[in-house]
Amino acid sequence: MYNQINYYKIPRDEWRELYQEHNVPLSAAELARIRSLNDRISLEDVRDVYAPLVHLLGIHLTAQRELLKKQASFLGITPHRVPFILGIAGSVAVGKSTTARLLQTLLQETYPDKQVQLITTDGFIYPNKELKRRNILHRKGFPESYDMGRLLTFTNDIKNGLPAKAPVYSHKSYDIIPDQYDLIESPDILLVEGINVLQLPSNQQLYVSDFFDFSIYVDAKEELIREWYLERFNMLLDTAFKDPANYYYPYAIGNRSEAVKMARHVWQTINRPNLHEYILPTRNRADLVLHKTQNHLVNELFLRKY
Ligand SMILES: Nc1ncnc2c1ncn2[C@@H]1O[C@H](COP(=O)(O)OP(=O)(O)OP(=O)(O)O)[C@@H](O)[C@H]1O
Ligand SMILES: CC(C)(CO)[C@@H](O)C(=O)NCCC(=O)O
Repeated sequence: MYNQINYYKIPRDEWRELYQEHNVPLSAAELARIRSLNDRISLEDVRDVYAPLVHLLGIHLTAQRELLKKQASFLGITPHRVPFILGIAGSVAVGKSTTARLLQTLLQETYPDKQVQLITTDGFIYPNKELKRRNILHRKGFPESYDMGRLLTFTNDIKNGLPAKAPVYSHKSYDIIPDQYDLIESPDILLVEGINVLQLPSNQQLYVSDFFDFSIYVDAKEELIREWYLERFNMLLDTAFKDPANYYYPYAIGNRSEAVKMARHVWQTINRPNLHEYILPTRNRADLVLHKTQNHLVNELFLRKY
């Protein structure tokens, strides 16, 4: 598949056995919350893949706190509370936001006393007006379409315990929502999800991932991701026809096969090249690669050895 020297390749069957308590049944309320994220999420995946993953994240969380405590004691200072940041990368439509929301729910259930928050880097894409001004509207999602300086400042502020505002992107309006922000205020755990979280921003000295305590790359064969992209496009059209303000409204009320043809073209000319040129090359930087097959089922995991 790719150079695995740095990774343990762990088939799903082995992975589920690594955490002996995987049979612990989730409560009805937990299941209902998970179902509400996406009614097609496989609960087997939750038990076999995500429960052990939350356990592994718990190990990293404890290790991070121990290290900070020991370093503070070395310096003779009181340890600061430093948020644990988890990055989630992967292609457009591979399922990053679904994975991130699922992990947020599971981490919150596991650590009820901790504040677990989530942002997506979609909010750091320049508004369409600015993309047009720069003549890069057709490059949405490519590195130059993000205000990476702003994303770095945001992550730096969070790590330093300062409140920070994340702008919000809407798939429905296909644009940044003006004057709307997610306020992130001293979380214990912050999940940062986006196609670009493992990229080195141009004109910057820092990776956003320098602030991460753990990172996950959600992976799948391109043909499957394209299918998921087109499925999501059809779902967007199914809801868009009721709302003339929706970006997809004209496509929703028009000829469906023409609309799907357009989506295929967008995949072929924008999201596919972005995947090959800028997203896939960051896979080797992740601490864990979550590999999915048909129906989003996870079949293999690659865990970084060191
Ligand atoms: N585990 C899963 N089970 C079932 N369906 C899923 C799962 N993960 C994602 N999907 C579906 O796949 C499609 C893409 O998922 P999602 O929107 O989470 O992707 P994404 O990587 O966040 O995309 P983008 O970068 O464009 O925001 C959606 O239609 C979503 O409902
Ligand atoms: C917002 C991003 C870049 C990432 O989520 C993506 O969903 C997107 O809009 N890509 C641009 C091409 C398109 O799919 O319309």
